[in-house]
Amino acid sequence: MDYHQACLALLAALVLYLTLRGRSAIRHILGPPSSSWIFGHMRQLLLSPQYGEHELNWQKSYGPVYRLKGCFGEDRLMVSDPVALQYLINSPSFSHGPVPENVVNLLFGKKSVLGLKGEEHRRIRAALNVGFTAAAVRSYQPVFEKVARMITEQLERTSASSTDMCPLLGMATLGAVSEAVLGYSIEDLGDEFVESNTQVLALASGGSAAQIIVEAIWSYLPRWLLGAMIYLPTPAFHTLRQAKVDAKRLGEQIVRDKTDAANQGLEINNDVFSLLLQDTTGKALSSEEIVAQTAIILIAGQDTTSNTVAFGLLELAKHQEFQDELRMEIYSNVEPSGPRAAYDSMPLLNAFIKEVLRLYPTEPLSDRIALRDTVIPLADDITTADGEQITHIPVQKGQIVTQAILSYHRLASRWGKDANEFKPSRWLEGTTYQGDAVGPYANLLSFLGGPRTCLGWRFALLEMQIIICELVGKFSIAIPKNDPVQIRVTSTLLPTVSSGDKGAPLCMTRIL
Ligand code: HEM
Repeated sequence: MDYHQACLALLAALVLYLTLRGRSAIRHILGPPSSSWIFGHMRQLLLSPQYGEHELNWQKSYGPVYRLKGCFGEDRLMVSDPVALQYLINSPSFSHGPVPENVVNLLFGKKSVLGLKGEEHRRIRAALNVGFTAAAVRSYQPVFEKVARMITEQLERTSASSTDMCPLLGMATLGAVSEAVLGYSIEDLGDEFVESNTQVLALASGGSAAQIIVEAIWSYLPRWLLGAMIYLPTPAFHTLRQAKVDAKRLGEQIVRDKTDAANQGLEINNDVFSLLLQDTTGKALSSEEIVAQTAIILIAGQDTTSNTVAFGLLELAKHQEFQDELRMEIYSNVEPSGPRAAYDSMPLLNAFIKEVLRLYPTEPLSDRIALRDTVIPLADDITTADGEQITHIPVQKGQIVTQAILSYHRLASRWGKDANEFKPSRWLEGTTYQGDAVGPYANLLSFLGGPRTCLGWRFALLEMQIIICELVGKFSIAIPKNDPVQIRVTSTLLPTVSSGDKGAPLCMTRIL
């Protein structure tokens, strides 16, 4: 049997299996009709040029829990109901969906904190936390100030009328994680490493109908076969293999350098890896376990933060009056080369950051799979296709449930009737929901929540506060006339220009 016959036989077996599989337990949950058995609603959900246009309409028509069609007739549950989300993020009955889990393993290896599960995950996470407490994060302030100044210096070197802020912000956030977490400056990483890192992030920005189908087929393949895919001779897998090797080599080099320095009695730094190597609390990680976190922390801390800041700058460019008010607040709190500002007590700055995190959650959709039969509780009753009122949804083992984070962030019941608008003042007027906490920050799920809460959320907040103060304090920000920015979803939410490529072109005019 040649390669093509083998692929056809695999596809035929998959179609037969999918056609004969049992009826789903959520078939009576209402949802939009689908006209494609192959794609279901996935193309509308993931490839729409303006992200959210379908999702938010479905939420309006069917409420915060509805059924969507995945590829090959699969039933998926879309959930933005706060009680259901709270259950999903905390319940051991759910884990990362098969595709994200496989991508994590391919990219970061099975020993990264994101790839680990259960007790191993808890142990590694607890140890890593030493570098992400409020006190530890405060000590990284000089690093964040340095990378923020780096952006200003780069902007000063350009004479173009508009600048794509994405690469500048991306380098700054890479510099921040590199220095605060690894204790290496971006120059120490070397051009080759930075280039390979950029290529990996570019892969994550892809998105096509073919990718949707490939990922759907992936989810039915056995794990051993998925694990072997990294050895496929394609350019994308070559980039991934190389990035994994580079990150491991870098991690080993750093651990070796720090161990040698400690043995020679040299001064110990306060970066995360140094803290981990000095840990004497009994939770200490082995050198191998520390090295295994290099790739995940570098990647997790980079585009997440830089894209959020890019979305924020775009909103400021569209809201000049708010931009001016924020600048005034910055001038009365942050003096250039003066004493450190109390960033947390700047009301407009923090309302602005919350509003940007709400409207632009980096991970707008987060799939989970039910590990066993279970029942998902709801905040409000829903009516099924049979006319029954239900307060809980029973799901079967293997059910894919999508945590619809962006939709949750637009619920009128939580954020107000104008939830689709950019309106930082909602955080100052007390009109946002004040009850049970869903995520770690402001009831938002941008950093997710529960045992998988973003480890770097405090890190990201201080870093964003500092970068925004630097840029808004020194530059007036405006939208260029001819390149409107759109939002596209891939594995993360991206600002894109009309060609569909990632980009946030802005006119940045020096004012101070
Ligand atoms: C605005 C910036 C950021 C956002 C919106 C964000 C968002 C998230 C989200 C949604 C997750 C959960 C992923 C999942 O399980 O599906 C996550 C996990 C994680 N994030 Fe962040 N992140 C940000 C910045 C950072 C930074 C700066 C770092 C480190 C320096 C970081 C490190 C991590 C790590 C290590 C995990 C895995 C945690 C675990 O599985 O236990 N993140 N982040």
